[in-house]
Amino acid sequence: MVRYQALKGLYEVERTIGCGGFAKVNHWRKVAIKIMDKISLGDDLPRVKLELKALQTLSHEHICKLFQVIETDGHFFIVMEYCSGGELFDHIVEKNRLSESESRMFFRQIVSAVAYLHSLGYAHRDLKPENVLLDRYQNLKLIDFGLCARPLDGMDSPLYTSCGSPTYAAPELVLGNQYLGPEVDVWAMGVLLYALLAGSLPFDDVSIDSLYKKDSAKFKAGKYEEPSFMSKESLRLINSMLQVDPKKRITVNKLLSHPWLTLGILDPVEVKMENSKCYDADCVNTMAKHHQVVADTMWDHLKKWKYDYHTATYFLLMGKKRRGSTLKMNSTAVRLPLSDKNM
Ligand SMILES: Cn1cc(Br)cc1C(=O)Nc1[nH]nc2c1CN(C(=O)N[C@H](CN1CCCC1)c1ccccc1)C21CC1
Repeated sequence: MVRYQALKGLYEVERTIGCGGFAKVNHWRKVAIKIMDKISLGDDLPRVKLELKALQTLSHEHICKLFQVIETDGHFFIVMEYCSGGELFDHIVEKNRLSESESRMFFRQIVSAVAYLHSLGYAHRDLKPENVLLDRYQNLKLIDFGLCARPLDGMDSPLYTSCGSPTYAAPELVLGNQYLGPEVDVWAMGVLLYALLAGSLPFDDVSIDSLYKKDSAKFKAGKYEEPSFMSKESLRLINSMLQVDPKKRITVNKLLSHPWLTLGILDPVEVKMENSKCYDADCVNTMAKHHQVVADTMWDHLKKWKYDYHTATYFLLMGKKRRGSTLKMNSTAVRLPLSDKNM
């Protein structure tokens, strides 16, 4: 059932989850399509532009990849990497809580992604288990960069005004003080690590209006339960992240080689970017052959990084090659002309 003309012939929508759609790309891979209705976005429209700008810059194995953007009068269709493992949140709920080693494996991936973000001057500013998805290989992928900002650009924070429950939000943010994105991310990562290990939240249902009740005193003092089953080392790490004073909070760079994260044989967390915008002869040649053009013509189109269908195909082929599968575009694959007008 193709409900949208803009997707006709490119993607067929297989089923929808939440307000997004999931589709199967014609030639072989499943993608996720965020379908955003411009009318209902209202004044949140700038967030979409912000997210698209950020996603086109970011390239990391634990950040959900942008493949294609289709904009029509009424909608944005944002074609992204499909994570078939669902939300980390559901994974924790299902297992009640995770072991130290499983938590460590996941948390190292989050630290790697956030350290990469911060190294580019970005901050996510809405880190929570719902925004961390699992792919089919149990790798984590960060999503929802609609609130991320480059504090260096002097972006003020839409987070405090437009976000949902600030359960993961740092005190300086909830109290409306001056704040820096990276420090807010570290606090949220502390809440995330606590959720992984404890299976519960350190500060439950902190909401702006409940701020003046007794339990909020605990939040303002950064006081939370320390379950007996949690190791001293993990509690020390969480404590260094849930520091009320942002100046006293550990930085992501310190986290990379923190003893709890490198416990046992593990090396410090790697922050390497994944350079998907590089020239890959195998992928270019596969596409050139399919479109019956010479490789140079194919690459001339691709290197404009228009985030059109050809960009999506290239990134999907790069992913396929990275996983060691053979590159082929079967005959049913769409033969879109290379002219500039197509998406
Ligand atoms: C929950 N789930 C279960 C399975 Br199986 C797959 C999924 C799933 O969501 N997979 C998935 N892969 N890639 C994506 C998704 C969801 N997803 C999303 O971006 N999902 C968010 C909604 N999430 C709900 C809680 C926080 C954000 C979204 C935001 C606006 C419009 C549509 C969707 C992307 C595109 C990046």
